[in-house]
Amino acid sequence: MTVAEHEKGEVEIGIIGLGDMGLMYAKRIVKAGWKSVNVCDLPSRYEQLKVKLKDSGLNVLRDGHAVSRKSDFIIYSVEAENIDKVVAQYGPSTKVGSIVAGQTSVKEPEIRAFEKHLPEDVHIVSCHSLHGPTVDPEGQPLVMIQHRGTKEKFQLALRILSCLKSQVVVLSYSEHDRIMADTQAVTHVAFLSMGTAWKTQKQFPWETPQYVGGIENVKVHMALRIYSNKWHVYAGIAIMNPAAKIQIKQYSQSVSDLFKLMIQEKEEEFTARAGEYVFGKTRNSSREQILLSDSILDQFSLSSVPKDKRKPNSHLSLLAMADCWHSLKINPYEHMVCQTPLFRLWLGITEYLFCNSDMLDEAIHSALYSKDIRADDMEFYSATKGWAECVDIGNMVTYQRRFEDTSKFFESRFEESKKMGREMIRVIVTKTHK
Ligand SMILES: NC(=O)C1=CN([C@@H]2O[C@H](COP(=O)(O)OP(=O)(O)OC[C@H]3O[C@@H](n4cnc5c(N)ncnc54)[C@H](OP(=O)(O)O)[C@@H]3O)[C@@H](O)[C@H]2O)C=CC1
Ligand SMILES: O=C(O)C(=O)Cc1ccc(O)cc1
Repeated sequence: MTVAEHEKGEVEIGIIGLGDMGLMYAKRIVKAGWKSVNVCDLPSRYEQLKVKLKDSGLNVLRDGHAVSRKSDFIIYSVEAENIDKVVAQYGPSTKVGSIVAGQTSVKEPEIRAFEKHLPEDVHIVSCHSLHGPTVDPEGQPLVMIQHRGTKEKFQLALRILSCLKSQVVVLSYSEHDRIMADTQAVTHVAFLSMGTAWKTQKQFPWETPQYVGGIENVKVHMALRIYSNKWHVYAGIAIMNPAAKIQIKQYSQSVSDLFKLMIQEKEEEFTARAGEYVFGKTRNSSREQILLSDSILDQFSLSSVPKDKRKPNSHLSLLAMADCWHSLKINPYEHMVCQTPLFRLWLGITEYLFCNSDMLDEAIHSALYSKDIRADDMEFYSATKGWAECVDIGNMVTYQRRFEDTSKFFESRFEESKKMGREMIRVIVTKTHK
């Protein structure tokens, strides 16, 4: 027996929270040959899970106490909102000398909960896979945080999670949260706002000539992808990460500033604000470009409107993104090591607009002079204000209400859009530069 095989037989792995991410991890760890993988969800789900997972190779236990007492590497994969409560409950049962990790998308509350509730004699090494449960983890970023613990324990955690074949990025928890605020949080607010604006207008974008083809397909599928997922993931990212509030506030301010210039038709000022910082001076530098292609993106359409019937779009959401990056002096390319699929697509379509001068001129012209698009932009402006305010106040229930309200409107197309969105992500990950 090799040393690696011996280790896989000896070390017990635990997962608390068997939702989408917890189950994806558990299955991959078992598949990689680790012999004891102890899992649980809420005690109320114990009987049902035992039946559902009887042939999975997973060791289903009643609760987090049972998992914590037996396991040498424990991952909490619960809602960010619940992390403090769950660690308070099961943390004191953690086995002496074991390693504790979390999968929540925001690390400050998670680390705070670990420091507060875990015994002194356990190690804290956390993780975060920067993709959803249906994306192949191979090659995707996996953030690893060696917070409190020896090098040996950190190496063990890395060996266990190497079964994901992800690209490991080692960060501190505060670096993680700052980068995630710059990448994920603001991206989600832009897509959420598009959804809210479409819903408010009772308009399916695929029936509208402004949202046909190319980069419009990214807007539609990624907005629907978010709305078809669980609200708590996005609420946690936006509300529980203090750095995210600053980003989101600025994004909403940029939308507001640009919208005011648009309705006043202040062409010179409006044009001057559009994108020099991110895509101008650095355009010829050696930074990696995403290089989306219109022909790739055209394949993914829900629309029956022919492309030659499309009308120009102002792309206020993208112009404002560049303006926001400029205002906060953020170079989004510096965060590419921590890209999520959505952030990659978001930066990709913003780059696409700013690096195609004809398209940019057309967008600026329609932003200033097309009355057709003005109603949409007005709703988009209101939607970003609403989302930014909701995040600033920090009320999870209001977030949930806003989210589910819009989600219902799009429900009938989730199935179809999800398939295309998944394929779109697969294609952009393999066909564009990495
Ligand atoms: N979905 C995604 O794309 C990603 C999510 N994440 C993060 O991973 C974490 C999990 O997300 P995800 O799997 O999507 O969400 P899910 O809602 O699918 O999973 C969370 C699970 O934790 C369970 N749970 C809650 N309290 C307890 C408890 N006391 N004991 C045991 N189980 C409990 C929940 O049970 P119940 O539902 O019955 O309440 C649920 O099954 C979140 O923090 C999220 O931010 C990270 C990367 C990507
Ligand atoms: O790509 C995105 O931004 C997603 O929406 C998927 C996602 C959600 C939560 C995470 O913590 C990481 C990735």
